[in-house]
Amino acid sequence: MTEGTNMTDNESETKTVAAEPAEETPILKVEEKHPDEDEKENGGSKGNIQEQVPVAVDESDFVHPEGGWGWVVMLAAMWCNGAVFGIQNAFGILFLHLLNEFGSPDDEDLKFKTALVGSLSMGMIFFCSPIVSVFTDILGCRVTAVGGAALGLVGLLASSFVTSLGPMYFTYGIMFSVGCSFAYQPSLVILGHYFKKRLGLVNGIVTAGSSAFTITLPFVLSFLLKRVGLHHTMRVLGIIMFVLMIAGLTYIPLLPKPANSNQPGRRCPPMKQVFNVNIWKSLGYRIWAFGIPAALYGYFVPYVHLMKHVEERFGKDSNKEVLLMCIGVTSGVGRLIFGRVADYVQGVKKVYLQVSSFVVIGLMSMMIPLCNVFGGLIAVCLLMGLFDGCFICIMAPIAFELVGSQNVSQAIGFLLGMMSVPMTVGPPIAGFLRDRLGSYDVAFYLAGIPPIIGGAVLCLIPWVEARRVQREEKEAAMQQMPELDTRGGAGRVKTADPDSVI
Ligand SMILES: N[C@@H](Cc1ccc(O)cc1)C(=O)O
Repeated sequence: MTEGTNMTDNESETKTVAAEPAEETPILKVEEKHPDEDEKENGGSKGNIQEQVPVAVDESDFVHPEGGWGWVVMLAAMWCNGAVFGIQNAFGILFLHLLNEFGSPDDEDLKFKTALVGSLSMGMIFFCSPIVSVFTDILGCRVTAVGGAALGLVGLLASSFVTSLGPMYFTYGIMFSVGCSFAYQPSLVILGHYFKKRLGLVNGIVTAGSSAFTITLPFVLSFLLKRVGLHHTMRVLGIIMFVLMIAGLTYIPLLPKPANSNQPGRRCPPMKQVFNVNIWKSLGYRIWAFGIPAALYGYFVPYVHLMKHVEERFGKDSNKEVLLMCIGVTSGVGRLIFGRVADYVQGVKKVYLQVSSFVVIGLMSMMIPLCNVFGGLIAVCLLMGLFDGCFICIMAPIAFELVGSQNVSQAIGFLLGMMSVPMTVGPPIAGFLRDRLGSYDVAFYLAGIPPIIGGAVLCLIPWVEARRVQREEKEAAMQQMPELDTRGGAGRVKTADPDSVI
């Protein structure tokens, strides 16, 4: 993720707040801390000191290896990113074969039902993400990742014996994807154990894994499906998951697990750690957490339906895999370019990059039915991929701006959970429209609308944040001039506070 990229950084920052007992690891120190100050920054308590709580040292005290075994971990995480999202992105190819093998021609809802297999699978990866964070905290990265990959492997193998759509919802739509979700998140967290200074670079390389798989897997899948059929192809995909299990074994942790998950008799972190209410205090975050999912109802539609649309428009033998390849290439390039560009865009104005991404993605989706020459579709996919890369790589930096580093992993975790709804709902609706209307045209036109609406909603964020900053500056100024209060001047300022209307 992709956005996980930066999430890694921030997850690790959050994790250093609480840690195992000091004697177990040399990178810990004991700090005097009030028990109620769990959520504050290290060393925040100066008054009533009631107990000694061991906390991990700041990241500045822990020297990240910045390489060594970390490079192996990086390659493993890259494989993970590629395996998980490469397979999802190439679902359009599987979709064609599911329609042929499991569908009966007189089923009126065939595309709706078949699309649901892929969208459920994509949605579950995001839906599980808040739960997986908790498991990663409790069990550690390695166990969670290897267990997840094993479940994903079993899900794929089970799918390879299935002969109708019904069981496929469970084996591919749930088992496989829940496994992927459990394998994926630790791969982001573990990078923060090995890298700090090079985390940007390492994240870039790791997320390129998804692009590399999206470029190659459609060709491999098409070849296999033609040669050995759907069932054996699923088993070959199982090899990718098996390698993913091995990859998970390389996640040797360096930073300690959060203290609360290690206290005797306590199996789960406290509720306030699981549901961090701080993130909701930011109006900007609330708008973001609503706007992004709203924008994504059409997001997964091309990944599922574009291949079928191309077959219908340009014939069965058209070189449709090239289109996914184009999305993969420019999405990779987009992540690199916009990752850099974002560093030059100040604060919350980064949201405008995401807004532009959504507008372009929406327009490109609407252009799909208008392309009567294949070259047009290639151009559409190149642009779509470029701005897909932008939207993804800018996610964590924006979360960081809106809620601060202490809350960022929760903020992203919750957002990913919310994203599961549009990811799951969009493609079956598009399938339903195709079933009823006989062509994909309306489905693609409609898929372009949510990103534009979502983008418009996001435009509120910089404005809301500017008012918040203004208000905070005024409050700070008032605190510095208490005498104004007694003369009533501050009162006037207060009533004129622009944020009082928000
Ligand atoms: N197509 C995206 C899928 C994705 C979307 C959003 C995410 O946060 C993560 C992944 C990719 O390949 O990376």
